[in-house]
Amino acid sequence: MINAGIVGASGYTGGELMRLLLNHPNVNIEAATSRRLAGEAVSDTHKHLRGFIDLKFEDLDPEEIKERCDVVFVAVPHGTAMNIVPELIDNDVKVIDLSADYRLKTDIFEQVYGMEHADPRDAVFGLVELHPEIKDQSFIANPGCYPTGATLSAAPLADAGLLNMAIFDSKSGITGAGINPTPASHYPNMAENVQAYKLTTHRHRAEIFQELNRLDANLTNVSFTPHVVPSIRGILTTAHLFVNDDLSVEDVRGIYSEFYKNKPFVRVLDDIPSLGAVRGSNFCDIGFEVDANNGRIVVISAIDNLVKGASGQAIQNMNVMCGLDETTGIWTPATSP
Ligand SMILES: NC(=O)C1=CN([C@@H]2O[C@H](COP(=O)(O)OP(=O)(O)OC[C@H]3O[C@@H](n4cnc5c(N)ncnc54)[C@H](OP(=O)(O)O)[C@@H]3O)[C@@H](O)[C@H]2O)C=CC1
Ligand SMILES: CC(=O)N[C@@H](CCC(=O)OP(=O)(O)O)C(=O)O
Repeated sequence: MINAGIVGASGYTGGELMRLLLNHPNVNIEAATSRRLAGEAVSDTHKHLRGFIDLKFEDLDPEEIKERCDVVFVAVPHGTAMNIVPELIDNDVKVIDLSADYRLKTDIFEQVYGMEHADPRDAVFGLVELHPEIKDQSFIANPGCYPTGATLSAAPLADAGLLNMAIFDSKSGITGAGINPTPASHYPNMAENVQAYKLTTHRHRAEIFQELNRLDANLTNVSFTPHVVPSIRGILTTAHLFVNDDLSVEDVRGIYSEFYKNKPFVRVLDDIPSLGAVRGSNFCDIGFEVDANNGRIVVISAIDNLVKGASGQAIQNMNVMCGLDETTGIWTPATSP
């Protein structure tokens, strides 16, 4: 059995990690940390886990976590993970950081996040579909939620060297903003409303750019605009992908199907993806149309931000790092459309 620990287990991704890990045949949830809720039952906060988990939150120091755990998921805000991760890194422990702290090269991180990095070190970007080298790693930077959907929507065309310009427009459910309420997440501001934000400056643009540019070094024109919609979970991305060549529907389908062959969590569809069809699951659904007159392919991707965008993807990474089939414990359908 793999003994797993979750740092920051009182938050949304921590709760989702536990929901999913409870179904994992090779994992025992050994520790769930919280500073605020130490001593309280996990299921008093994560009420969806009632009857399934008999664990109390603990306020553990890294040494105690390392002694008890084989794998540690770090699910705390960016800017704080970098003070926790270094003390967890150890030959006998695998660490998966869900925050943004290790996803970008350090100099880019410092520019984008406007802070000095307390622990400059390289990490492999944990998008399993693009990074086969994950299997030999003991430390992984789990991707951002928006970058997961956006990058997967465009990667096959970038890899084929066909992409000239990419414009991503994404709509996220409100759990993407974490468990602490803000004016933006206040119900009257959120319900029956759609809000665009950080139109040209969102920090996830750098992550999307990094990953697509790694596939095609000539690709420089990448834009991203996020929106928050009155949904609890999910990220729907509309990718406007401008290509150099005339591509038919069959060409595009061939490129995507070939690229995602043997990638069980990416489903290339004949129709248009929707959030309802991936909710609660680790799938990324992709559909497209060719706008031949404008040299544009419109690709839609749909993920659940808490699953493929965070906790499910973290478990997918753990599976690969531990030599398990990547689908172990997370091969479940969505809740319903
Ligand atoms: N929500 C999402 O859709 C996604 C989130 N992420 C990233 O994953 C990480 C976790 O996200 P999420 O679960 O939504 O966040 P939440 O805000 O819901 O929860 C984070 C938890 O971290 C703990 N925490 C906060 N500050 C510190 C600190 N300084 N030291 C130790 N623990 C701390 C808190 O627990 P307590 O106060 O009880 O100790 C809190 O409950 C973040 O970096 C987030 O950006 C990534 C992809 C998607
Ligand atoms: C809706 C919403 O507010 N989303 C968050 C991003 C979600 C997130 O978790 O960011 P990381 O993946 O980098 O950790 C935002 O725009 O800042």
